[in-house]
Amino acid sequence: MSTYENFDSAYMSVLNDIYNHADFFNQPRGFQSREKIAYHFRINQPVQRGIYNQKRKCNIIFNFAEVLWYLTGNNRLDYISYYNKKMPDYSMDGRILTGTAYGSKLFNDKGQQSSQWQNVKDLLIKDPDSKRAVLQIFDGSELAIPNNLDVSCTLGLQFFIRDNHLDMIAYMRANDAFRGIVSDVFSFTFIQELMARELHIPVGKYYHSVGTMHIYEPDNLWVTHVLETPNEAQFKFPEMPLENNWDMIQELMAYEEKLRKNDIMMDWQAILATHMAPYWQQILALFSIYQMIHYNKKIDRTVFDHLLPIYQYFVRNKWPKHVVNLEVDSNE
Ligand SMILES: O=c1ccn([C@H]2C[C@H](O)[C@@H](COP(=O)(O)O)O2)c(=O)[nH]1
Repeated sequence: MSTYENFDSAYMSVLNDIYNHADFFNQPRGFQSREKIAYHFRINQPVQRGIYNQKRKCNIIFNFAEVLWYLTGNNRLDYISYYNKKMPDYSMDGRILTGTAYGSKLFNDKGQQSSQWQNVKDLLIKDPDSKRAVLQIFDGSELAIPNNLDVSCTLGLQFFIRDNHLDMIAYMRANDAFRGIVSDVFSFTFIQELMARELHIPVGKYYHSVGTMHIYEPDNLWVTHVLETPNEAQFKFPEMPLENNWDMIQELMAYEEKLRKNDIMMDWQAILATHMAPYWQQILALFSIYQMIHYNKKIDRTVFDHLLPIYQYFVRNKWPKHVVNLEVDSNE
């Protein structure tokens, strides 16, 4: 199996493999694409989930927003469409997402006694060698819905405690090797890291196992630009605190909602005054910056200056005009 140290090198290699060595050219649901089937790789350091290619311009704020959306068990479109305006295309009723809203399947107890997350965690505590620790996502009934716009691409996530490390396998029926993979591997490795924290064991290896790995034809030109661009930036992705993170996640998401609804603004002092660890304060700072971008306000320099260099890089690379304005203003 192809093995990579981090997601950045995996992404570039997989993209090149699918783009230049596709086995099939076809049109599933009418969308022209190229693909390989039965595609698998391993990442040795799953916490290193950043994609730094300058031309790819990854939206790290969407990536955090999406995985936190999962963790809160939420399936509401208004939350996620604030971070990505394409999301309404996948909603059947304009109100919720069904297939893509993995969180409501994993972290919401839905009237049962406990969520899938809790069940898997309890199982691993009781039987660390278990081969049953599966979070199930795809549901056969999704195919019975006529013209379903949003069928889960992920079948499930399986955890293994082996050599006292937490390994995880993500199984996907289909994965877009240019777009979807960026947010999926980000979210899944984040979920892996969170489970490792809950179990108080180190993060192990991440395995990505996909039925069809493909690239859509309209993305071809952009893909070639990304493949031609050498990766110059490299950062170490921050690690989640070793303590129990759930209270801080809840606090973060309470602020997130107020920022998204434009009910509050937060400068660096306000962010520092929260009770969260610096790791979560950094994500709150990213949400605060996104609010300024979304509502067309000037980015608060105190917030930008206190971001870790890795997050400054992502914001500058994705929204250069907003950051240029900030730098011009600061020189006045
Ligand atoms: O988490 C996700 C959700 C969707 N997709 C991509 C895979 C497919 O290209 C497309 C879904 O289209 P169908 O396979 O349902 O036709 O979205 C992903 O890569 N990851």
